[in-house]
Amino acid sequence: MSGPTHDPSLYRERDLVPVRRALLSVSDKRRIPELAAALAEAGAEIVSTGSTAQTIRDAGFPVTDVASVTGAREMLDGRVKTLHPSVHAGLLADLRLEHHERELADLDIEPFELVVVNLYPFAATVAAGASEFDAVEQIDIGGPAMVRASAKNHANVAIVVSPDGYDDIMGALAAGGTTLAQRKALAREAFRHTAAYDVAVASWLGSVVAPDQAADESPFPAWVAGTWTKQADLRYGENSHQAAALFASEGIRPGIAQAVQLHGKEMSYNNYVDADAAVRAAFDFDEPAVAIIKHANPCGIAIASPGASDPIADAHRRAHECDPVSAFGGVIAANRPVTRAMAETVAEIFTEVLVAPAFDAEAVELLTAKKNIRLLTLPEGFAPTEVEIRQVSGGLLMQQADRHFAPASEWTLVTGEPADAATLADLEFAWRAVRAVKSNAILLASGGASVGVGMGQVNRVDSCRLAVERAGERAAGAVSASDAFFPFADGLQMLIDGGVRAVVQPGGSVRDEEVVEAARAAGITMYFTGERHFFH
Ligand SMILES: NC(=O)c1ncn([C@@H]2O[C@H](COP(=O)(O)O)[C@@H](O)[C@H]2O)c1NC=O
Repeated sequence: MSGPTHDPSLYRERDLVPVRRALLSVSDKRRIPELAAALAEAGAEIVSTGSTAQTIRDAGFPVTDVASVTGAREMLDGRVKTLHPSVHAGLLADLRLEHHERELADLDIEPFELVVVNLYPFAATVAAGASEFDAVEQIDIGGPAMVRASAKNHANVAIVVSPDGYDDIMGALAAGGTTLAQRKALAREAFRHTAAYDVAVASWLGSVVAPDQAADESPFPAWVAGTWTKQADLRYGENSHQAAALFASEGIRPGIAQAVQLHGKEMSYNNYVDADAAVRAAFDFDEPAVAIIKHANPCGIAIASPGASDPIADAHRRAHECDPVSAFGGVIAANRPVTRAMAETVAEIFTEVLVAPAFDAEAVELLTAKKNIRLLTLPEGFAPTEVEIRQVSGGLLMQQADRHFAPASEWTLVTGEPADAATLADLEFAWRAVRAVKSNAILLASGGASVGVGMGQVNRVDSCRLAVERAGERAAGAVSASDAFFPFADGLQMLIDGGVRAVVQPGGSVRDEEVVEAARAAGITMYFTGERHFFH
């Protein structure tokens, strides 16, 4: 280990540190004049870089150019401006140590007590679609070096990395300086900030500039990282004895974690899980669609009937009709703005959460009268997840989300009459809807709405039984989708006995012949898709 050995007797106490000299170098110039005014008021000297110095000067406050501290002009298009011992010794000197103080004085270097730096907006530049050249130029080097140096030296220096921290620091200036506790908290924020910055740069390099392998070898990089910021402590987790919290990352597409709550009680852990499943199901459809979720499974899912006067209200009414008993206390997602007509029907049913891209004003007025419902609008830029991540003990599993969908035109008719257009549309609906259902999944549908769902069973026969039972009389004449092949004819036979007239399934069982024979004997239509939609 290099560096001094820790001899406590050499360290003088430093709690309150008055700010005599501050270094300001910011990309985001918001509130800089205000901060400069507070520093001038506190009698602190301000040292600053290029355009930050100009902003301070323009605001009428005295400022020392960093070049006059380093004795060197900005070099190489600004790649080197603060990277100099005269700056970094002033940031890193530990003035609790007498010999650091002496060395600094010998070198004629002044220490800094406050550093205000925010970095080149690398992530925003990349998100805006910048070229590789521009993105590289937005990788801040001098800024993170100052942030890290000051954060390491929090015993002596306060580091502020965001305009959000200016109020606190101005408060500290007015109070005569920063306390050790304040500087430690600022150092924690500073290292989090540079860590997130490095993750953004490293992730971009690994995915865009220099992927670890060709995309056809693996779409996943050899290294992944993320930084997650707590959005909320939740009341509890899945059960009341489990603590829980919601975290979000700036590095991924906005989703349910960024949804804005318009009304209702605090979202619970289970509400988030179900709202996510509901959104996943509803946004799988291009048509106006509604999914009603209970315990991560749809108890109703429907698209609007062609020509419906209020399509989203129609989709909701039909989704609800699938299983009104289970829909009690459900979590609903709509993939279109919620209209007054939809709100009217939702208001009649006890609903935990309703999430949608937007709400008509009249719908909000109507629903906010209900105390128990939570209303969420999806964030701007919301789009269904592309990559799914799941924790397993000791690691993570990652997979591309199940977005690929084989349309009816790619299916193979294996027995029965070719379906007419309406039946084919129903089969396509069922084939899409079934992938929102936990495996083993069987979904019966009629007219673009589920009428019976068998979900999450450990054998397919039970899923078939459940779906038919739930559909009741509606099973007769319905179509059905099975998320994976029928391993035996027994499950299919239950659908046939219930009156199902057409089935879509992946095929691929060693007993396909037996299964197709049962369908043939019953005179029903069966299509193979050639791909399955397991969902666990
Ligand atoms: N190269 C350096 O020595 C250096 N020192 C500070 N910066 C950054 O330059 C920006 C401020 O520059 P200006 O005051 O000229 O707008 C800040 O975002 C700061 O993080 C630098 N730029 C990039 O590395």
